[in-house]
Amino acid sequence: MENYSLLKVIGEGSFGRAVLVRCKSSQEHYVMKEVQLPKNRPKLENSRREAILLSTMKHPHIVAFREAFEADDLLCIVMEYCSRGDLLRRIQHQKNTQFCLDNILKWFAQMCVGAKHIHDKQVLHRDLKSKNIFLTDNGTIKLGDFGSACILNSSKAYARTYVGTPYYVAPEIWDNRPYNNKSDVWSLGCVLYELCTLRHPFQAPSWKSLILKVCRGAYPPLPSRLPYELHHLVKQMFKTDPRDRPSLHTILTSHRASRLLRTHLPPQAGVAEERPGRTKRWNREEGEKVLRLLGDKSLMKTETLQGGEFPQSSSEGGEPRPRKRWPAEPSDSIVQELASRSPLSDSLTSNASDTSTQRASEEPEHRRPRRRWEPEPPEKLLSLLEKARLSRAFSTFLIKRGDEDPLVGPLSPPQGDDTDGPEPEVTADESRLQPRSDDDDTDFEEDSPCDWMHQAEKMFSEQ
Ligand SMILES: Nc1ncnc2c1ncn2[C@@H]1O[C@H](COP(=O)(O)OP(=O)(O)OP(=O)(O)O)[C@@H](O)[C@H]1O
Repeated sequence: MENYSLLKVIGEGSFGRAVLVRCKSSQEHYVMKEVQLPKNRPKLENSRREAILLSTMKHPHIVAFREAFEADDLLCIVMEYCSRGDLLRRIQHQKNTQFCLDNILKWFAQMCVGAKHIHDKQVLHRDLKSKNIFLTDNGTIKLGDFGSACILNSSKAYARTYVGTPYYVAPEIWDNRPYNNKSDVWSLGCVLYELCTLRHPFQAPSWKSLILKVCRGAYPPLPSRLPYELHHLVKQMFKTDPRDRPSLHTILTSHRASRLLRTHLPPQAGVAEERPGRTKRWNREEGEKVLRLLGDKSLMKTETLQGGEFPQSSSEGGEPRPRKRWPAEPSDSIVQELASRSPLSDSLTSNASDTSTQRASEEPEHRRPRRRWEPEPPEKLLSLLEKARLSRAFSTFLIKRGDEDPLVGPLSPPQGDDTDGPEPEVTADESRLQPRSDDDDTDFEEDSPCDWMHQAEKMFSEQ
């Protein structure tokens, strides 16, 4: 703490305050987030682990972590200061002037690359919204506040994060299904929509109709001046079944909008066009890991072959050369070894081995009983919401419920300005009635989903 001078408090989030500080030695500005440390030991340990996880997320489009330390009962996380503030403020600043297409594409492409980096590490952001996306001095996008819900590790805060900013919550969450990588995609779809229209995609006068709109994937169409690819992308990102939503990898490499997005990324962003037919490639590191594993286990038998069998191999000096051959039967050890571990997950998650709340299980996919999503309909939640006095339960800086009742979010239209348009204008997700596509692209989901339905019930009963 003594290494920094406190300049000013820049905001107060649900987890604590954010302070602009100056490093005494370098004179650089940083943001220091102060989070109240939980009293109980396991939660405390978890908070520390999450801080370590944050430190591993180094990427040009993720707010850089500088250091974390504990002072009194606070966990202080020092991070890069994004001087142009958050994207929500930037959107609000536009008033009614739409962003130009280049800006929309550039910013959205950058946030996808940042979020993909997190997903590549098998970590979910879980709270993507324009308020958590920042702009630097030179107009670069940075994803921030990642993991904050887990740092606090308070189930009440979890519920508040999801419920308190419901504009970005994917339908599966309202439907009591696990959070997965496509839930982050949904939230990014909301941010993209906001960039395109300066409005929330799902806006309603009551909680019930808001949730229904989300669960139906019903949103007012984008302005017709925007290219077809963007319309298509938004439609796909708002597919109500997460399995039908494209992953960030797909969005950046093989979606109809990919080309458009890639032209707005610098070549060093490392997003290459996908070659058709080769969607699930191992990268070099993964391949080497498998080879090492196979080598370590001496899975191949070495035997000497007769010279005539492989004439080309014996040409250097005439001596038969030992060649490695697979045994006729697959070796027991390879079968056991491959069955007992997932070579891929090791390399992907080694940096954050303790982050059980955010990471997919290391069990190999084929052995892990895939959790079946409960077919529980959102009715349970809806009746809960109907009974609850929601205005107080959900009072956060984002959700203000005025005296006259309508839900007012930061990008809600002024009262009387029903920019949502009449019902027929609303695009609903018709494809939910069609046969589903396969869910190869839904790579992972949270291990221990927060039972936030239970949390919501508890919150209401505490009112
Ligand atoms: N790295 C940063 N650079 C610049 N401003 C930041 C940075 N991180 C946070 N802020 C600003 O600090 C304020 C508080 O942020 P914080 O993340 O603590 O809470 P929040 O996002 O407002 O709320 P919540 O965390 O409950 O969603 C916000 O106005 C945010 O824009």
